[in-house]
Amino acid sequence: MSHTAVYTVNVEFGDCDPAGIVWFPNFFRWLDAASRHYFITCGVPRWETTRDSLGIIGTPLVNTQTRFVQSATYGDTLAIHVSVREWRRKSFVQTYEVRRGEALILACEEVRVFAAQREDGPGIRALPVPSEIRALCENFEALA
Ligand SMILES: CC(C)(COP(=O)(O)OP(=O)(O)OC[C@H]1O[C@@H](n2cnc3c(N)ncnc32)[C@H](O)[C@@H]1OP(=O)(O)O)[C@@H](O)C(=O)NCCC(=O)NCCSC(=O)c1ccc(O)cc1
Repeated sequence: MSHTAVYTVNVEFGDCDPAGIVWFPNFFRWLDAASRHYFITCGVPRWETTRDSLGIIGTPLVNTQTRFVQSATYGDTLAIHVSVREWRRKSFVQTYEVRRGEALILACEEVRVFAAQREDGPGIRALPVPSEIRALCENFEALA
C-alpha cells in the first residue's frame, strides 16, 4: 500500500484574491511544500545533505496537471494528501488531493525528477532515481 503523507494549511486572508478565494499560485506553493513534507516523513534528509551525499539538490517538476474542483477561502483548514504513485527511471509521479473535511478542493498529478547542478554551466540535470531515497519511501510504504 502506498504511503500517504498529510500536510496541513491554514488559509489566511492574504492568500486570497479580491473575490476572497485562494489565488492559484498559492496552491502550487503549498503543493511543493507538501511534496517536500512527503520526503521528510519518509526520513529523507534535507537537500543540503543529499547534495553532499548523492549530488541531489531538489526535486524540480517537469510536468503538472491540476483540477480545481471547489474554491477555498480564508479560515479554511486544508489537508493535502500526498503520495508517490509511480517510480520511473529518472522521474517519479507524485499525486495530491487537497481536501477541506470530506470536500475535494483540488487534485494534482506531477512528474518530478531528482536534480543535480550541472558541472558545465548554469542549470540542472536529472539523475536516476537514487535507490537510497526510493528504498526509504518504499520501506515506509511497506509499513503503511
Ligand atoms: C529537469 C531537466 C534538467 C531534465 O533534463 P535532462 O537532465 O536532460 O533529463 P531527461 O530529459 O532525460 O528527463 C529526465 C526525466 O524526466 C522525464 N521528463 C522530462 N520532461 C517530462 C515531461 N514534460 N513530462 C513527463 N516526464 C518528463 C523524462 O522522461 C525522464 O524520466 P524517465 O523517463 O523516468 O527517465 C530539464 O527537463 C529541465 O531543466 N526542465 C525544467 C525544470 C524546471 O525549471 N522546473 C520548474 C522550476 S524548479 C522547481 O520548481 C523546484 C521545485 C522543487 C525543488 O526541490 C527544486 C526545484
